[in-house]
Amino acid sequence: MKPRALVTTARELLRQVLRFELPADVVVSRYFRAHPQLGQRDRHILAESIYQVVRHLRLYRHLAETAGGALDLHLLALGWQADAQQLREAFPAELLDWREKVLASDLSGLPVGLRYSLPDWMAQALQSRGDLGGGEFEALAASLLQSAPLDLRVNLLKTTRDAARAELLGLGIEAQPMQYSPWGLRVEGKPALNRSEAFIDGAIEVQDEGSQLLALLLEPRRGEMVADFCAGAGGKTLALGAMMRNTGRLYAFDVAEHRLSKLRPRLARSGLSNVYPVVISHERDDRVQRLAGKLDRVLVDAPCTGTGTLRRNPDLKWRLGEADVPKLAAQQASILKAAAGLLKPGGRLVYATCSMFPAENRQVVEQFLRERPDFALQSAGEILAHQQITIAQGSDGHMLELFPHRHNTDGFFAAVMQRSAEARAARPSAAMPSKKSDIGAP
Ligand SMILES: C[S@@+](CC[C@H](N)C(=O)[O-])C[C@H]1O[C@@H](n2cnc3c(N)ncnc32)[C@H](O)[C@@H]1O
Repeated sequence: MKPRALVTTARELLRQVLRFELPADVVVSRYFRAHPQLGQRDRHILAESIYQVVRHLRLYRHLAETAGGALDLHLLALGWQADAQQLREAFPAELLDWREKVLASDLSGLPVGLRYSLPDWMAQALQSRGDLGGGEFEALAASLLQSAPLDLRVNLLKTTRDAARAELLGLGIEAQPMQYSPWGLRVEGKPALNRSEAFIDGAIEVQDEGSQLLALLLEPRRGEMVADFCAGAGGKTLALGAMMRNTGRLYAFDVAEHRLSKLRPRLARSGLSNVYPVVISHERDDRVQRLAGKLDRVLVDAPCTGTGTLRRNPDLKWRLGEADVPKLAAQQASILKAAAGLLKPGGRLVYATCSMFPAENRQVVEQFLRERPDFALQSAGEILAHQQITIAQGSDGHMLELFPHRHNTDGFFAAVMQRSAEARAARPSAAMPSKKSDIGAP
């Protein structure tokens, strides 16, 4: 498509994305499906440019509004992701002069929320954490404006990391072993992998390195009874099933049928037959309660603000409001309480989110531990160290915290808790679930 025509297409797509009625990736992929004539290169320029505008939206709006004229055209001129020649052909010369001037201007005097395109409430919530001082908040805010790397998990049931790496290299795709995850490969650039044999055969799956580490924290063993309580499309379920060497039973619960249905083709590719996807109506569903006290390990990858994934989903920051945080925290507490009821005495519970807000993380865990004295916090750092994984600046006490600017992973939080082996004898406290079956008491 001619560069000017591509800009016209981009304006139409940007208008749809900026309504923020649906996630940006959903809007973009629907648009591409509805416009099959768009070539691979045009799709790439469109998607990258739209995402760049969404990432920097607050700053770009501020700059564009001071320029006057068509706002969307100015936003796109600022965010356009193409080579110099394409850029020259795409926009009028005076717009490009303006672009060059404002992008080179000194923005350091602008308030941080504006400079790093964060809503003020979000910037304040991160700044008020207290452990991101000494310029670290700005390093984090800047890292959230980058695009995330393409991370893969190698399915050790099908191949080895070295063999998968060599296979990718044969396709001209460079991938490096990850710093932390023993199964991880980080790919150079963003090649389309879903038509590669390695992907079709289930030898590789796309999964952020931080997400892989959460499976390692649960450490499920062969033959165990395990649940991935909020399995979604099953990124972590697949890693857990492979750790169990396709033995035992792994329940994949979720309330969203459409998410769980995305797990099925991934399961078919992975070769796993130990996974049982179960759609539940809510966390206290009978299908959950039937398993009370029977499981060895439970992962709760709770629904959250997703602020740790802003590099991948920059539209989230414009779709979330401050009031979402306490609402999610209440939901997280309820899910954690119900999921804990599944564990046998001595069983392991991992509570995780991809949020960077303590209200969804540490505070949920601390409240839970106050209500359930039969659970004790374990050191996430030690559990990983036993698996030869050391993460500098990765812990908040016993809890794990990963940040894009420190670890080049998505932002993740995880707490590992163990139910006391003597839990059967423990008297339920007033805050514990009242039904015996909820806590697996005999
Ligand atoms: C952070 S996502 C999970 C991502 C997934 N574990 C992965 O690795 O791809 C949280 C999930 O929790 C699910 N969820 C929300 N409320 C729930 C509930 N009450 N019980 C179980 N799952 C729930 C959502 O549908 C969503 O799929």
